[in-house]
Amino acid sequence: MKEYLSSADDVLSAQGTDGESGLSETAASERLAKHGPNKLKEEEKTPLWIRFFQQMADPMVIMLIVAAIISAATGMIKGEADWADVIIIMFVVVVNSVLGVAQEAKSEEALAALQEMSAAQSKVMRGGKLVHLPSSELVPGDVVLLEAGDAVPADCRVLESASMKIEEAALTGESVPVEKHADAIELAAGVDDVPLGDRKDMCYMGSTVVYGRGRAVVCGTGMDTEMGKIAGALSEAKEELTPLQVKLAELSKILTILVIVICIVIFGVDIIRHGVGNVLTDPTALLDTFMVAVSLAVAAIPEGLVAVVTIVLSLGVTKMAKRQAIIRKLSAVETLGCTQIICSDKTGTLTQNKMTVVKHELASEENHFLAGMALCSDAKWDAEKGEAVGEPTECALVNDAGKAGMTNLVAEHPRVGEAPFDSGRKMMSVVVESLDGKYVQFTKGAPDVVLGLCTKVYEDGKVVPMTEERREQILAANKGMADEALRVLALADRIYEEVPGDCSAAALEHDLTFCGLSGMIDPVRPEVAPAIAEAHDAGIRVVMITGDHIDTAVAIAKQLGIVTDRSQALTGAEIDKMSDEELDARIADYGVYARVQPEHKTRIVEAWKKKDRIVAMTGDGVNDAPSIKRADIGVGMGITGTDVTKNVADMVLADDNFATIINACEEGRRIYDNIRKVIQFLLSANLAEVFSVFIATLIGFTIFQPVQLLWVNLVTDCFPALALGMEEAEGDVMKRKPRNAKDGVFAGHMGLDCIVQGLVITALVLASFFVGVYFDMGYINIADMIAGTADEEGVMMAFITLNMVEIFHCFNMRSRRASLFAMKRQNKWLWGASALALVLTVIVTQVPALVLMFFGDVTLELRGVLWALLLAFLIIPINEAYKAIMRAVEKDQ
Ligand SMILES: Nc1ncnc2c1ncn2[C@@H]1O[C@H](COP(=O)(O)OP(=O)(O)OP(=O)(O)O)[C@@H](O)[C@H]1O
Repeated sequence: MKEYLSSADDVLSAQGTDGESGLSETAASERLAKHGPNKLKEEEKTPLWIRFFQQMADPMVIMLIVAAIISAATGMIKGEADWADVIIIMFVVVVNSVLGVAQEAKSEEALAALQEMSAAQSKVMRGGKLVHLPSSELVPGDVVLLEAGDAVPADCRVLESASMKIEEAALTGESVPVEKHADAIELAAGVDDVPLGDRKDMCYMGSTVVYGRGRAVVCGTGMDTEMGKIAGALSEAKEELTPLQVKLAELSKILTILVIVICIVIFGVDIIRHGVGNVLTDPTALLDTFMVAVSLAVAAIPEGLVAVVTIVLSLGVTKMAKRQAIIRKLSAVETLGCTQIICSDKTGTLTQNKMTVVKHELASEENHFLAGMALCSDAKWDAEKGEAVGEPTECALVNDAGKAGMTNLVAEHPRVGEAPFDSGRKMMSVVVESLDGKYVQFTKGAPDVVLGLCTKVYEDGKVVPMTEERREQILAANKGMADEALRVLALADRIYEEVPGDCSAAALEHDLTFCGLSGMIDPVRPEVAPAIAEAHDAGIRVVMITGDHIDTAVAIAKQLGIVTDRSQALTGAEIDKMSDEELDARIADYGVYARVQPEHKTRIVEAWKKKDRIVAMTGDGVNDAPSIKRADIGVGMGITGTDVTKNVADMVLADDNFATIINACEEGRRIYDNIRKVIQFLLSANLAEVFSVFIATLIGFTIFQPVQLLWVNLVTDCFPALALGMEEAEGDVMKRKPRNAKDGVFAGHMGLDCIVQGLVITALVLASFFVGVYFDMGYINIADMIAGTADEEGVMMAFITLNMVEIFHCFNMRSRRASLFAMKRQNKWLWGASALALVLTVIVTQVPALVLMFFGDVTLELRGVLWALLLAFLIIPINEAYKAIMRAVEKDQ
């Protein structure tokens, strides 16, 4: 059936549904079972086993496998196959892959859960009731309500349209919105179809309502939609790497090259040591060096870095979601940590959006005024609940009339025409039947705007011409209410003998008669004032942007500590008078923007961005999308926000609450700090491993066997690194200025920290080695060490020291500068990870079979163990001293 060629009634009966009450719940669930969810098909996921092998495609892993094979093969040739290395290397490779797949799955899962949270909802009639459902649960036959800002959830036939305009660029390429109507399309003679863009009685999945409202019946869902036909399969939403991840991937590459060069040098030195001739006749002599070189490469390269950072990011994102901030783009987590300016809407974000009318300023009779306000609203009286449902401003008005006993207004005065609300006009109009057979138009909106259209005013029940004096009086009353932080709306009317032919805003909204003002209170959210104070401490500036009147806005901004004086506020009209240059020069002077339109928001963002500030901007309305896109952090509203804004936002507030933005900034700072701690921890350890092996090789002895290095990297490094990523925020996290977005990862002397700490660890490890040699031999003789006769105890002690240094050092890294002993709270994950690392280290150095596998035939005396521990422990006092020096140095900078 071509629904667009049939009448609405025919489509409804073909779909077996009712245009008013929609489908029953049972019919809907039967249809859902039959048609499946209203979703486009996703690309098939790569099977787990392929992903597992994909992990092995890393060049370093391949080198390891080759090394294991060569080791096994040469061992067999020599007839003394030593399977320990092979088994351990293969074990490492498999564990690496399993961890890799698990990490990938974990972060995908976190992102999928977030998408689910910000998934689109639809307003659907089910069994005569209006319900909000995830759009994926829509079925053919469902009757949906559409309004400005909604994404069209499925292919639908329009049943009713109040100036509903839809933007269909995704399907037709045409970006000018198309006005829709309910009348069937008439085919011109000789034509048997119309193109999609001309089907004005249809709306299609993938397009958005930009104006007005309407009702429509779903005809096609999921892959049966036009979108489904074009899209075929929706490619999996692949998350792009964040700037930090990109930088780290580059860093890993540079380090890989460096390490490979070092390996080649080590290899070269060893060839010279053995003598080129000897090597040519017996290549197996080089086997040990080959293994050290390869494993050093694998062990010293922080391959885990990117993965750990991804896990820390995705855990952070999950934690943010628990605090009501749903991240839609991973890169937002990083940017949140540098946010300097937050531009926030007032209504609903800073305030509770729970409006109650508390004052009237009447011109007409009270009954007429209350009824007019309620009739000129889309909120509906819910008799069961005994209160209105719908948009809060309008609910306040319907409740106001309800309190006066007027609860059946809509039935008594059916609506015959309307010009819907839009925040550009700041008003809306309806035409309803009046009891005397005439028709009344009610226009309600911002008092300054509505009053401008009034030529008459009620006085003692009569209509008299509007005078300048009366106008001044009304404006004064308006200001009085606004100064009390009330939101004020005006009502005006106009009488018709018959239904007006043209119900456009232009035709209706002039020559009106003023009826009165309603002042409603919208209390500020209690948690906002403390959040703003916290933002100020954290060097973040808060700016209020609102469509409301300047006096209301300033009164509320003063309560919240955003501004102290009216001179810090600007209106949209004043912005219009300013050139871009003027606005740029004075942008920092203002904390409140009132009576603004969405375009002004874009200008405000631009002006701040020109000052190189990182700006977050909230938005909910249809026209807010451009400013949200333009901001560094676009913030959408989960409850009141339109689909259009949510879809372009980097972050969505599940509770619409300003305080949530500040929490998210704090989380962003914490996560970035932790990532830097993880990076420093891993890099200093890797540097120490490279330095130790390099120095040992240059002198001519072997300090670590390949499996020992792999052990340290896999066991002692990984778990504490992850636990560090879960560290709580440091006490000063919201007391310092935002991080400069241009700072690199190594800003704040982190490169120096890595090198110094790497060298200290190297010194401790080498010292432990020499103590071991001394205990073994009673003297230290390099020649004996080179000959390999005096190193077994040394190797074991160096190994214990390296492991234990890592365990101690992860505690150092809880803060890059604050003393470990000044930390108030403990990180239970870190204790767990350290305990695990400790137990595993004890096992591998104490269980005889493992000792034989890892170190050969060696027993370490107790004094050796104690010395190794003591040397390892020194990392704490040395690092404390280093932190103290750096604190003093950085204080002077
Ligand atoms: N439903 C409505 N009917 C008529 N006028 C309205 C309605 N809602 C708002 N207005 C008027 O239009 C103005 C602009 O509304 P808009 O929705 O753009 O912003 P806002 O709700 O005041 O504030 P914010 O930008 O902080 O969300 C309001 O100040 C009010 O005077």
